[in-house]
Amino acid sequence: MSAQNQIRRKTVRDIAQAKGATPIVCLTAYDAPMAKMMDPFCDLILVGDSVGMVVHGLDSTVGVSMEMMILHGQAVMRGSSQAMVVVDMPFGSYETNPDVAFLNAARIMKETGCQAIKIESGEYAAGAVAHMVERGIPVMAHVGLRPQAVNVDGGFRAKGRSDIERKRVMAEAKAADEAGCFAMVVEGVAEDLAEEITKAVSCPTIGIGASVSCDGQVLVTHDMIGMFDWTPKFVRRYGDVRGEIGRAVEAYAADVRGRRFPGEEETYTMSSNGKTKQSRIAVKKRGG
Ligand SMILES: Nc1nc(=O)c2c([nH]1)NC[C@@H]1CN(c3ccc(C(=O)N[C@@H](CCC(=O)O)C(=O)O)cc3)CN21
Ligand SMILES: CC(C)C(=O)C(=O)O
Ligand SMILES: [Mg+2]
Repeated sequence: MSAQNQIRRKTVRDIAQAKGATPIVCLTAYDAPMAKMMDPFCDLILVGDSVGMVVHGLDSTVGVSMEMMILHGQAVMRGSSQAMVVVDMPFGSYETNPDVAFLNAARIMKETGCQAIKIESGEYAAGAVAHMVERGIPVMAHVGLRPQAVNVDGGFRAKGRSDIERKRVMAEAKAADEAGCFAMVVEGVAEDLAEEITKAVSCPTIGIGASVSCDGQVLVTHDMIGMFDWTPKFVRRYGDVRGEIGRAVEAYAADVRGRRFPGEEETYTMSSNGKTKQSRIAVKKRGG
């Protein structure tokens, strides 16, 4: 097998080449079975630190740890096979200086096998982006609304509603692009700013609440399948998984309380030849 063939997943090159050509499809995943279901349809799977909110019940992503990101990253890698997998670096793991960022990013890559990491990149982070890319770590940037800055902003607030803010977001985007990020998430900005950024940078922009003008889209999967109770305005619901789970659990509870579950077909019984009823059914189905 040639070295080329060993790279079976989509790579940074596939993502980069999509700019201005084909919209990039990205969603979040946090566990193996979800990753497996999503993998055939996604170019890129993001193990987002949103896991802290949608899976662990935190109010924000600030409390997410390296250990959480690594465990979820490992699970997503096991469940996926063709999408590129990117893991979010948690708050506090990359901001101190480029060396700390590199060490933590390298740990995430070694322990999960993911192909790249993502950091919420204020203009200050350009040094860390360049430092990591030069040393072999592909970096996805994340500009605009940066959820890890929720305590500075006083909430999750869309960006670019004032002139100063627009300039700041554009500066963040250009700094990360020039530092060598292979793609960037643009979150929570108005369409004209998203369009300006997409035109100004050489890497693909992947929008969330950032209009159709970006080179790709990402959503938190739990939001778009209807599995999370609170969702921002930019989410479109493609499913009602919460309703589905609620209906299933309600029906199960009613069956248990009414002694309708388990039924005969879900019960093991000892037969005269020592075989269970279940195993006889299994043999019959196999044509034995
Ligand atoms: N489940 C989930 N989905 C997400 O999309 C998501 C997370 N979690 N966690 C991290 C961030 C936070 N996100 C959000 C959340 C809310 C708004 C929002 O509704 N902003 C309003 C104002 C809200 C306010 O004033 O409090 C806005 O108009 O900017 C935007 C992005 C996106 N990210
Ligand atoms: C929604 C995306 C961009 C994210 O950063 C996350 O899920 O944590
Ligand atoms: Mg994130």
